Amino acid sequence: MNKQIVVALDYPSQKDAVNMAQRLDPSLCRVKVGKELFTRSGPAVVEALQSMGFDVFLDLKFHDIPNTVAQAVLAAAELGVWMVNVHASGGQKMMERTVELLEQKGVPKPLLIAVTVLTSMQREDLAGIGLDIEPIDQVKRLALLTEKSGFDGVVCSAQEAPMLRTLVSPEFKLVTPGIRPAGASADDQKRIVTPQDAIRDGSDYLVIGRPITQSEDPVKTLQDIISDLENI
Ligand SMILES: O=C(O)c1cc(=O)[nH]c(=O)n1[C@@H]1O[C@H](COP(=O)(O)O)[C@@H](O)[C@H]1O
Repeated sequence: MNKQIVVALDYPSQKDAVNMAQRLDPSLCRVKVGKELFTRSGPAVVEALQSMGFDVFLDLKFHDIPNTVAQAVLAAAELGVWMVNVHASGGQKMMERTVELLEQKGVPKPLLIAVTVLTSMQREDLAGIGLDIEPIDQVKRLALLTEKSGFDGVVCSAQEAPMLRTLVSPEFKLVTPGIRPAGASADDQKRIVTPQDAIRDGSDYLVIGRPITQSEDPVKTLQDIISDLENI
């Protein structure tokens, strides 16, 4: 089992997150701890999920000066997380300093991932922050920068996966949120793709939150998605 699904535990408390995790199976999926949960519960929630056997993606999307981001990622590595992310728009020096510090400290390295263009954004949102560019072109630019900086992969929409697969090395990880099974509500996501299409198009990991966590039967929804993926 390749464990391609990362369930986003976007909950307001450790209790809620652990309740959901208890219904999931660490041999079938991984879990993500994001800003809301971490700001409320801190490292304790990461440790609780790890003690249940889950690989944890710590999604704090760091974006700051090189030293600050490198030290924050080091703290995440020392927590033993499986994956951690920064914003690629923090730039090459920020990412290179992070890789360098982890090497100097000799800690086991999590997968280092950089967010390109958030899956909630489309062309008009980029225009609003002064970027007169299609999301796919900005994703391409930031993914190449990320690879050059020594990181392991990017967060992007699976809509951009076919394009990226022709440009980056086969080992470079494509982590794709904005996943919506056919008929599911898009919520605040804009660049959405179904689970099967995302894998067919070259995603390595699918980050899925509300379609699973707000489903009437989260475990069945997760199992249905996994069986769809096994039938590709
Ligand atoms: O880095 C992320 O995980 C992330 C990047 C991105 O571009 N879009 C995005 O939705 N995410 C996260 O992925 C999860 C998606 O959740 P749902 O929209 O509920 O499936 C949320 O926890 C987001 O914070």
